[in-house]
Amino acid sequence: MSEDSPFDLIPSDAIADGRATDAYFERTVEALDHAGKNPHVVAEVTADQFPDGEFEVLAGVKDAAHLLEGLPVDVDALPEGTLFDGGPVLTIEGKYRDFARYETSLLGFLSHASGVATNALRARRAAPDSQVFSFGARHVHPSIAAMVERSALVGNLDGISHVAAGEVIGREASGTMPHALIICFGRGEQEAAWRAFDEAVDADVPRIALCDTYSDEKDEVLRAVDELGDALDSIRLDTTGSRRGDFEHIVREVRWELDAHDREDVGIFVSGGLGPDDLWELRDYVEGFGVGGYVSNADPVDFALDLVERDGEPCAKRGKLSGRKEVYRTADGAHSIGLAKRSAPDGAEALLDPLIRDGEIVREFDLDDAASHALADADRVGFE
Ligand SMILES: O=P(O)(O)OC[C@H]1C[C@H](OP(=O)(O)OP(=O)(O)O)[C@H](O)[C@@H]1O
Ligand SMILES: [Zn+2]
Repeated sequence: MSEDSPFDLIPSDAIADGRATDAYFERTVEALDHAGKNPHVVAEVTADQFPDGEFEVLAGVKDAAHLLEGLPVDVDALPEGTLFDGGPVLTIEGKYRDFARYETSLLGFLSHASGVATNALRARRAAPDSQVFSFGARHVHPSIAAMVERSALVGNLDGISHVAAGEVIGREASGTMPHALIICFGRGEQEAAWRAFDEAVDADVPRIALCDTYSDEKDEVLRAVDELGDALDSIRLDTTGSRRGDFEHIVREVRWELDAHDREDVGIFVSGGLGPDDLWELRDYVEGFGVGGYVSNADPVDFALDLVERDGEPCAKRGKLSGRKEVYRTADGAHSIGLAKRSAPDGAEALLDPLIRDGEIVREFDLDDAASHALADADRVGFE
């Protein structure tokens, strides 16, 4: 527990000053210092050595830039939102001891955010015309909620649920209503709960009634229609796994009943254990999805930081590729890598751009730009 927080959290200043590091980097700096060594190196952050057609989305670049800001290094990186499938996503050049201890946080910032953004884009691409919201903050440590929500937006989700994360990243959090609200009124009192929500909550918050707490979804939906009338915007089905059965049939039946009761205007939101396959299956019948764990619990991308040049000489360890590299998008939209000192393939676009020059950040970070970049790349490579 740090001196000013009741929670076991790494304070920001520990990240900024390099204490948020693995101990062996401190030993390394001590040993190099003792030996009077501080070679000028090129280090690359890479997940796959060779492009493999398995694309992931790069996120976390803004935090990575602020981590390395002020160090006597030059850094290049792919733009945030770029889809990559091999080669470096970020390259650092400078004296090794000047940035050695930052490796742990640098990889942590990029790995976790990129994993979340990648699954968010998979969910996006599974229901391109639907509303898809990030509902998964409850699954993760609260200290990373802003990273999760920002990365979900880089992956093109439409909204987030975490209020404090929204304040950090400058986005309004939204949501519907939890089962707890209904349960506080009790069995048979769903109408009173929906009415209290409608009477109490700000008029510009959509009236989305949760209709699966105590009885059959169709029954509760028709009761919400009767209770809220024109005030009802949508209903949410979050049917618990033990009752879910043929969820597509339930959703289609509810859609049918709403239309049969002349309420084509009432949308259906669904949530609960949803992944891309579910979004594919349900997207023609629902207005939107709340996706939680599939996005928030995404596996981090397995990035590593490797020294590839020492004092101008190629030097990678076994299994890694020596020499400073460039990542290219070739004319056919594929990706290729080459030694930076060689000329680019004909018609290819070099993707690594300056991020830091002599310790100063030389790039703006715009969340919407990153999201549109990811979507354009996804179209280009046929990402699913
Ligand atoms: O992580 P996922 O499985 O995709 O679920 C995300 C949804 C489902 C969950 O339902 P409940 O656990 O019933 O929570 P609540 O009653 O608060 O809606 C809650 O609504 C989350 O927002
Ligand atoms: Zn619930």
